[in-house]
Formats: sequence, C-alpha cells, structure tokens
Amino acid sequence: MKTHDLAFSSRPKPSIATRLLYDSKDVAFIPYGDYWRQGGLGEEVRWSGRREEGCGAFGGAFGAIGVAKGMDEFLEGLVEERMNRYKRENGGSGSGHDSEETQDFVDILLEIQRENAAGSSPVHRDTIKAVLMDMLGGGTDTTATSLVWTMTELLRHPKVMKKLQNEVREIVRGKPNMSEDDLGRMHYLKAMVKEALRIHAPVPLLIARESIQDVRVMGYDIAAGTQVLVNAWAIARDPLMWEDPKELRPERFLNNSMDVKGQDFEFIPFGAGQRGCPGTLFAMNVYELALANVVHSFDLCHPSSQQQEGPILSRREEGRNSSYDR
Ligand code: HEM
Repeated sequence: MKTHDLAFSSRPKPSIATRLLYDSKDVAFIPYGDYWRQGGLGEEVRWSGRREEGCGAFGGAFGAIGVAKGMDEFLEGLVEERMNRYKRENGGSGSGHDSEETQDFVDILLEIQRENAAGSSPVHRDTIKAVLMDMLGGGTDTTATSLVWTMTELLRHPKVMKKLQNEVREIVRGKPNMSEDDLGRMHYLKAMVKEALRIHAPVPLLIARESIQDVRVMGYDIAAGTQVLVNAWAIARDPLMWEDPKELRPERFLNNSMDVKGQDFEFIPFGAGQRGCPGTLFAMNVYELALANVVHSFDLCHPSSQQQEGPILSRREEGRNSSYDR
C-alpha cells in the first residue's frame, strides 16, 4: 500500500457489485482507471469528497441480492423527487441552481449531471444510484458497528468509561451544544475511538484489491489480476507491533501521532494509499461526536455490575453520575 500502491490499486468485481451497484458504477468497486479517478462523476467530486465527506462505497454491508430491486425503487424515488423539486423551483427551464442551504448530496450529484449533460462524459442515472448506494453502505453500517463495539468495551471497562465521561463533561460543562472545538480538546475520547477501532476493525479485511501488473512482494511473485486481501484486523492485534494487543488501553494512543489516515501501517482500519477510504475524516467526526454525546448525556453500565436492578442506560441527572455512584 506504500511501495506498491499503484500495483494494487484495482478491485476485483464481485457479483454483488454487478447486481447491487449497477455493474460497479460506484466508487468502491470500480476497477482502477480513468473512471475511478473521476469517481464516475468528474474530478471535482472525487477529490472534494476525499477531503470532506466522501462519495462513498461499501461491500459486504449489503446482504441478500433480493434487496437490489427494492433498493433500486427507493433510489429511483429519491432521485425523481429531487429532479421534480428542481424543475418546480426553476420553472422547468433546466438551468439554475438549488439554494445552497437546501442542497444535499443528491442535489449536488444531479447538478453535476446537468452540467455534464452536453459534454463528452455524461453522468448516467445508474452512476448516481450506485454512488448513493455507496453512501448508504459506507456511511452507515461501518460507523454504527464501530459505535456499538466502543460502547460494549466501555461497559466492560467502567474505569475507562468514567475517565471518558469526566473529560467530556468537563469540556462541555454548561454549554447547550458540543462544538468541533470542544471535540478537538477531547484527547482521551479520540484515543478511545482509535483503540476501539484497533481492537474491532469494522472492515477486518478492508475491501479486496486486485493487482494491475505483475509484482514481487517480499520474495513472492504476484501475477497481474490476483485478488489480494489485507488482514487489517490481524495487523492491529499483532503482538510484534503492539504491547498486550488484546487489552483495551486507550492510553497507547495518547501523546503520539499515530492516526487512522493510512500513514501508520500497523493501524489501518480505513485502509491506505490511493484506494484508502475517502470517508475517513467524515466518519471519524460523526463517530466522535456521537460517542461524546452518548457518554455526556447518559450513564451506561452492565446489569451485572449493579447490586440492585436498574437500567443499562439511564439519562444522567445533572451533576451526578448515578450509575457509578451507586
Ligand atoms: C467507521 C467508518 C468507516 C470505515 C471503518 C471504513 C473503512 C473503509 C475501508 C477499509 C475501505 C477500503 C480501503 C482500502 O482498500 O484500502 C473503505 C473504502 C471506501 N469507503 Fe470507507 N469506511 C468508513 C466510512 C465511510 C464513509 C462514511 C464513507 C462515505 C460516506 C466511506 C466511503 C468509502 C469509499 C467510497 C471507499 C472506496 C474507495 C475507493 O475504492 O477508491 N467510508 N472504507
């Protein structure tokens, strides 16, 4: 992913991508090439997506093929509804813009489609639907799974939970809402999020890669067209890299620069290199914000840790950590 990044920058084509992602017209399953470089939509979306919110994709998150038809109907409805709204607001002229305040991802995709309609690379409806599928798959299940595992670990480690709550409550104290600045100061929260991602990599084998040329790695000859899986889960638990790898210890991420951005190869929950996850920044923000809000507003504890019966999740009473005080 570093020395041979280009050689492993394609993806194999699983049948799920053919059926659910409109013959791999999304971002995650497009083979390497011009179409991928343009995200199927033009340079602008692909790279602004990488910096901001990604234009997302995800394999494995979708189950039975039978859902394909239902999903297609849902996406058709969504796209149609936006197109009609646009026509209503622009008097059917086909030109003009949605107001930026009300514009969402679907509107932006449709705007790009309109802008490219007369050009040499028109954006097809299937491409829009495939990219939206990416967003749903890449942007929901992964982040939700990560949060669930983090809360599970916090329930198993009440001292870590307490430390985390103290940090969050201290920083947010008295404010109606949490800001991005507040999040930036929550170092223990960030360390906890990374530690949970390390132990429970939400995408354990990343998304399969495919070599685009013959390549030699550590003495092994790998032919062009070989499917390659990277076991990020095992790497993040490797005792040669990590001290007591099975122990939850957020402190290991404090006071060092190790990050999820694909530069530290012992820790790559979002992959690395050209095909690394473009939603990383967005996902981390959502994940941190959601976790900070949960531990700020609720006291969670495992039923077995309570002497008397009580809720697993109780709304915090201001100034009192009810579950732990008991
Ligand atoms: C905790 C949340 C997430 C995790 C753990 C995650 C993980 C991953 C991983 C492991 C890959 C494959 C990287 C590689 O091959 O090196 C990937 C690719 C991708 N992810 Fe994410 N992801 C998350 C959230 C998101 C979000 C929120 C979006 C967009 C909304 C997104 C969009 C994508 C896309 C488009 C790709 C394919 C990139 C390409 O093939 O060029 N992901 N993600």
